[in-house]
Amino acid sequence: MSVTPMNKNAPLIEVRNLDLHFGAFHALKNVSVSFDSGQLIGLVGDNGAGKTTLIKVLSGIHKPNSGEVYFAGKRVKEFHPKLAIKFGIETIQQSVGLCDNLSIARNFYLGREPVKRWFGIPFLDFKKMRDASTKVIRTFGLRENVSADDQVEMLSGGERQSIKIGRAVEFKNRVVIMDEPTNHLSVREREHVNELAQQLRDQGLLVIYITHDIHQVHKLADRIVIMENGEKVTDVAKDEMTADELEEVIRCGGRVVDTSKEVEPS
Ligand SMILES: Nc1ncnc2c1ncn2[C@@H]1O[C@H](COP(=O)(O)OP(=O)(O)OP(=O)(O)O)[C@@H](O)[C@H]1O
Repeated sequence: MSVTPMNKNAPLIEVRNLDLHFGAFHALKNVSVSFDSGQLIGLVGDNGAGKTTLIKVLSGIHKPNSGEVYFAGKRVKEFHPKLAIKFGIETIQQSVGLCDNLSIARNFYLGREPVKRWFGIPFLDFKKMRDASTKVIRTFGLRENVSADDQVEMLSGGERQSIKIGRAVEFKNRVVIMDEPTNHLSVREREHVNELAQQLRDQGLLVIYITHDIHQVHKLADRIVIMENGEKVTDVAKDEMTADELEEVIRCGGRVVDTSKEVEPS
């Protein structure tokens, strides 16, 4: 479900001075960042940098201790997953989001099952579910012999990701957050998922792509945001820095190293 834009000139998502504590642990430190539609953002950083915590705030799972969050210019006051879904934010994670023992068609509409009425009595609209998911199976290049009635457990990792991405498109989401979407995928499947991420961006969605692999995301992204130890340490257009330079930033814990001043050992 999508929501009518509230302020067309405002960034699609903006956070200002976000702080979040888990008990004594300071997980997000004064994070400010904004994201626009039609961008593919690489959100990168080492383990524990705060990437997932940040997107959990945007998905309404964590409430920040202080700071402000705006969706299309409107301040978010309550943090609840339903609110994020209403705004059109879909998070795609490797390990969650699909029920193995249900068909592809049922998974496609999970939590949004269409209903038709016969003499006022509601029934699940299996035909609608089957037709829409068959379209996605074909559009997103799943194997020819896969059918909408097959259980999800028979799909490969890449095909599962395709179903989740197709769902995000079908339900007209505005934001797709992909958390390590290519972990454990084959080279070909990885390429396929990355192509889909770019297609979403080309259709005008905001794609936030979380990964450890700066080289992979540098090829796809328009912008790279690096987090380190709960802080945003770098926020650059892709063309401003090479993947090697950004890797160096991550290796040095967020400090930009001025290599021009390095002296050759004598
Ligand atoms: N619910 C929680 N309770 C306590 N600490 C948490 C909780 N969630 C995350 N943390 C801590 O917050 C820090 C940031 O975690 P987060 O998952 O955001 O990192 P990340 O950048 O996504 O790392 P990774 O790439 O390893 O997933 C970590 O030190 C983590 O242990």
